[in-house]
Amino acid sequence: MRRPVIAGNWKLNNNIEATKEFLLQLKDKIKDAEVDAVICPTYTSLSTAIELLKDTDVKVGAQNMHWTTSGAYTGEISGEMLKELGVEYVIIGHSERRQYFAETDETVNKKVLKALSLDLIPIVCVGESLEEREKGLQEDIVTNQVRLALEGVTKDQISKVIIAYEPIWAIGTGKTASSEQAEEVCKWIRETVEKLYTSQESEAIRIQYGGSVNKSNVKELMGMPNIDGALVGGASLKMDFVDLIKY
Ligand SMILES: O=C(CO)COP(=O)(O)O
Repeated sequence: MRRPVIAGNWKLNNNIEATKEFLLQLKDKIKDAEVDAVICPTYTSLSTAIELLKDTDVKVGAQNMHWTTSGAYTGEISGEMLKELGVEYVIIGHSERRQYFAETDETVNKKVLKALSLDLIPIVCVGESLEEREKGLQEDIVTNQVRLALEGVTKDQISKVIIAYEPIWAIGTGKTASSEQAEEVCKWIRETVEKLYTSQESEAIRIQYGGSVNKSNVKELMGMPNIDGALVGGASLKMDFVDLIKY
């Protein structure tokens, strides 16, 4: 049985003060969650989040990292620096990073390999644009992104990876993929993992859906056989996140 993983991607929201206020409230409401719950705040709020959540089951993730340890990379943060803080998860290749910050399948792959080498759990984001879906290209686009992201990931490492299917047209738009649409792509992702490894690895890997997940659609999405969690943007900024964790 795969344990569901619900992660909140706060994107560029919540300063330290707002992080404190939110997590102090959240903390009391999330005891005995039956899922792995993760909050991914901005870099500047990571320490605050780790400190506040240290006696809870909620883990903390970063939203990005660089693939080298140190060097002349102005503005970047390394995986080692995240580890030093106590971060356990890291989102890699979010579509907003691919779109606005020139993230490519190649840099995604480098980051995934680096995260795994440090024992950080990578949440690898894949997903097609509206234009690509309208042309019926979603299977090719997504399976290709998965293949490239996992290049060089060993059989022993693959079960630590989480893949998040986030169709770009469903992010922040209020337009969720139907649970059938989400399931179809998550199934293709699992089949791709099976082709790259074996059925044992594909059965073990956790695949999330992301894109306008909220408390009214989470249960149905999570009921689909190949969906093992959610990567949540907007709804993770509200106390509704508690309902998502306890769907
Ligand atoms: O991008 C997302 C999570 O990474 C999804 O964002 P929304 O839940 O706001 O659509």
